[in-house]
Amino acid sequence: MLIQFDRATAIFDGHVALEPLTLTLTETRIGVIGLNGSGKSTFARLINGLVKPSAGCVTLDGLDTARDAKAVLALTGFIFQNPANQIILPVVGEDIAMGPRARGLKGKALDEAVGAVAERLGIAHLLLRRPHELSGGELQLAALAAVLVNRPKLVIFDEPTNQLDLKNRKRVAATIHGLEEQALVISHDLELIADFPRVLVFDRGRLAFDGAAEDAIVRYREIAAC
Ligand SMILES: Nc1ncnc2c1ncn2[C@@H]1O[C@H](COP(=O)(O)OP(=O)(O)OP(=O)(O)O)[C@@H](O)[C@H]1O
Repeated sequence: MLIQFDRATAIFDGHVALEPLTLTLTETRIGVIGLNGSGKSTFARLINGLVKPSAGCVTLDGLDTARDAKAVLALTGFIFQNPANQIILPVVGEDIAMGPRARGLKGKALDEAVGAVAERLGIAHLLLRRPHELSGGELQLAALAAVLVNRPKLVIFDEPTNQLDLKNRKRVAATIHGLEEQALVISHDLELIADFPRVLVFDRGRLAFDGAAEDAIVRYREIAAC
């Protein structure tokens, strides 16, 4: 999908969270790194329309995130920092079914859609479980299933391996690497984005670097050392 920022900026109560930004993204894997408060989440939320630009515009395949908000939301899925807050129904399978059910799917077709996405992510055995019974890694995958079942073109992950142990981190990382959908990943886990073709580094609300992962990590380390 073609993601375009045209002098888009985000200002909250007079504080500039993101300075005017113009850029085009088409890569299937896009990493976003930077120190706390540098504007990464704001940047990601501008893409799916959760934050509307204070000036300028953001478009996805030509759809304006402010004007065409509903269509933009249908194109994108967002996995928040704490996926436990994202799973709202008491049973995992019911939560995954919520999106397709709202679109009118029912009966066998609904069960098949839920079953297929659960199989794809290796969590079919968790469908009858309650979210509080899941590990952090399983929660990430359940939240991802509830997003993928809606067939987004782009999935945005906000620090998906935060708080995961090494085993779950590897499992979630392998899942992200294997996705057929386009993925934009905000992460402090540099290993996760180390082979991404494009990585953006934010520093105090400004895009400080835009390029290959290896060079982006060098730039990020420089910023962190200041
Ligand atoms: N809705 C909001 N209202 C007011 N200020 C906000 C809002 N969202 C973000 N900010 C501010 O904008 C700045 C950038 O925040 P943002 O969450 O985008 O940073 P981040 O790089 O994602 O940080 P972290 O790594 O800690 O998650 C911060 O100073 C933050 O306090």
